[in-house]
Amino acid sequence: MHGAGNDYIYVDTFRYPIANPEEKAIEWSKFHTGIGSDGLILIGYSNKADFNMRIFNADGSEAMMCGNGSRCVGKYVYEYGLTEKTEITLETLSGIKTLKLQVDKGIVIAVTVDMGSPVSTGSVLFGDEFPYQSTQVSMGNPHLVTFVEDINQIDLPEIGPKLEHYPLFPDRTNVEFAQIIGKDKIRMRVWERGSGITQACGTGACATAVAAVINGLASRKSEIIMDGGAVTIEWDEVTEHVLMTGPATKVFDGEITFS
Ligand SMILES: N[C@H](CCC[C@H](N)C(=O)O)C(=O)O
Repeated sequence: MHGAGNDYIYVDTFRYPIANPEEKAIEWSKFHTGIGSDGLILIGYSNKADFNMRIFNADGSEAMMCGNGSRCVGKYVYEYGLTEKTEITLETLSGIKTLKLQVDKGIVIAVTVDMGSPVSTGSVLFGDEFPYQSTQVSMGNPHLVTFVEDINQIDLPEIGPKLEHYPLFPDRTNVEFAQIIGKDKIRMRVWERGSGITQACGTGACATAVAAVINGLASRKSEIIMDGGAVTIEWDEVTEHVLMTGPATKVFDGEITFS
């Protein structure tokens, strides 16, 4: 399944428990020798919410949250009959998220996720090393958002890993470059921690929208346009919660035999 092109392998661990998800995420995410994806997402039991979600990047590292993945989990559990509810709670390592499914003739066509409040924000100056003034935003997972005049000038494969592994970020960071292309319209590209360039990043879109408000570049509701598609983000003024609305798409079901 994918959310705006950010594709993961989804496993229902009620039926297929995975003992070593870190290794399987690495093995199955490979394009030529595996299935090919940005990582692995496990859907499972929770004693605190309707379901539990764990997300592993393509390098096997486990992340606190995955915005695009959470929308696809909502689609999965509804369409595969694990629930009949269209408002679902999902336990993640960054807390319990609430999903509202938009269903049309039994198919989930979009999902709104309450991503909670930004955990922290901050400004980063790199001095002579990089000509950037960036904004750090944690959505449970770390993001570094840099607004530029022309996003097409950014060599993401070159600068992405340098910033991901920058010493200032002991847990590494997801890296977003963004350009304001209209009123409350933001073009964003992402180098993800643990996966590299992806077509979209849900938590990264939230971080970008929050950073745009903090820097006075957009209002509290904006559209984030990424390589693989767009999501709408609303940072509620009263609750401070960030609401993300976007698509969730199934590509195929498959079977893989493994030891
Ligand atoms: N690479 C991220 C996890 C996936 C987040 C992203 N795919 C999303 O949709 O939020 C991290 O290590 O924090």
